[in-house]
Amino acid sequence: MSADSPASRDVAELPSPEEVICILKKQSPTEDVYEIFSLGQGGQDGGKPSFALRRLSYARSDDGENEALQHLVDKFLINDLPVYLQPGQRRRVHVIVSTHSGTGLSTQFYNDVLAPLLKAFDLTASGEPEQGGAEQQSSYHLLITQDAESVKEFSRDLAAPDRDEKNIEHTVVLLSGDGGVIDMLNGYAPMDDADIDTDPQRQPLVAIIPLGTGNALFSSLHKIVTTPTASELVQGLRTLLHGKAAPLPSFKAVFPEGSRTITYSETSNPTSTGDDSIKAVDPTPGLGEQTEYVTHLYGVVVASYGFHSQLVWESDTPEYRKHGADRFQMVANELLGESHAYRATVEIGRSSTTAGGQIAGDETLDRDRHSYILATLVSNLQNTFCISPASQPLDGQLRLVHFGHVDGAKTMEIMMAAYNNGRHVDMRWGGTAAQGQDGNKGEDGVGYDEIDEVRITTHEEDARWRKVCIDGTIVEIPSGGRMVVSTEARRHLRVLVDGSTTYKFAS
Ligand SMILES: Nc1ncnc2c1ncn2[C@@H]1O[C@H](COP(=O)(O)OP(=O)(O)OP(=O)(O)O)[C@@H](O)[C@H]1O
Repeated sequence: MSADSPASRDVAELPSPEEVICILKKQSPTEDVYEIFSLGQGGQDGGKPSFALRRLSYARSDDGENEALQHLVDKFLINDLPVYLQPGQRRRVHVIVSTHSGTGLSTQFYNDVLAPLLKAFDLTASGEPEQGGAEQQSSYHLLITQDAESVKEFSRDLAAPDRDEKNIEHTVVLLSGDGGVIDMLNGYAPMDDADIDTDPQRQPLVAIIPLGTGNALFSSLHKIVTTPTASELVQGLRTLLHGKAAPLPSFKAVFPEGSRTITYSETSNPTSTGDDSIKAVDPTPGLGEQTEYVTHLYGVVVASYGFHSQLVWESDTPEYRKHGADRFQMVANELLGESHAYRATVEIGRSSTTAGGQIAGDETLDRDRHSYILATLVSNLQNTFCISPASQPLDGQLRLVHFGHVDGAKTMEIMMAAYNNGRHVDMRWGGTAAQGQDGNKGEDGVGYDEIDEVRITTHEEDARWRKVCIDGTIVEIPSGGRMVVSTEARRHLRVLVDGSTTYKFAS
């Protein structure tokens, strides 16, 4: 980080607006001095990623001609840290560095950017959650994840506070992808469900610094932010320092008896863990498959069965993991080549007539072989991959994107259209070109429905084709078993969204 001394500067030296995080006005007896914080990012052309927090001071010329500076000041001036980042007797601030998110850049980003940025506001890390002493009032609790349970355990603790901690508000800055938010939700929601009196103001406020792979929630929440353009990380820091809290919509997926999560992680003990419900099998040395019985999960992004869940699962298996970033393309090619027809019954539930005019009631999809079934609360699974173009940030409306069995080329065409601003939802096809193995020759297309609930019953015998995906977590459901995914009326967490954007559903 560079810290130049306050001095009048040529406007040409101002950082590009895309890189500006925030501007602080400094006390000076003679002139207005502005401190501009910006983010420099290197390695975007394939080199090693690097980040630099830049901190430069500028004086406004007396004749007020410095238009470029004034433009930045108008957009990015903040007076102080927002209230939700001020620790005190009634508020704790936590920063969670999720070390396995994305390509593992969270620690570097914390050290090079976030910690110095917060320090510029006199906010520093304490070793432990503060107890409210005067000396500790400007420190935050830093958690560096040690394993896949770290965030969930932290969140469970927040949901079950000691009596005298009950009225404390918590702000949680998450350096992670969607996984961090989902771990927070799945740690918090079960306890929250049991406590019907929870004051929404007491529900944790999550601020996302998008350091995952997909960052679907962050992308979708910031899709409507118009000015000025910025990288996701700059936008994350802008929202952190100039954001507003909004209730985060979620869904609940309930699984049939015998369903198990499937995860892979390094294990030194490939035999039974001793817990009846947890087994560990080790297909490759050092990387084991763990399965754990599961009854339900909460999600904020996606619940899927078919091509999407298969791709998420198979690209995470030890067999493909060893191929690094190439593994997604490899698995996609393999799956498109196989073009498996997923045998399932899909029922849709709507408790009221939707805004889009779809009639209330239940409906069973008129096909028993599928390529793609995906329910989502967000518009984008990645910055450029728009799976649900009608979804508005925070609208809480579950939407189902689905199509019957088609060949790999058609699946590819549909996926490519999603990269074109979500055009896939208008795709129709008919006759022999669309003919699937089920012999359906009528006009077909991508289904796109507003729903309250979807019930998916798999009829597959082979366990390979019985994997569903809930926000990246893979669950194997038994043959004939039914997964039920429904929107939740209750909100469990609050999320920070851009402070200068109007969110239609942010009340
Ligand atoms: N030290 C660790 N050891 C093992 N697992 C970890 C560790 N730290 C974090 N994790 C787990 O890694 C996962 C990271 O998921 P996250 O979503 O943040 O990243 P991602 O999958 O790359 O991004 P996205 O979900 O946005 O595509 C989380 O589920 C988290 O629990």
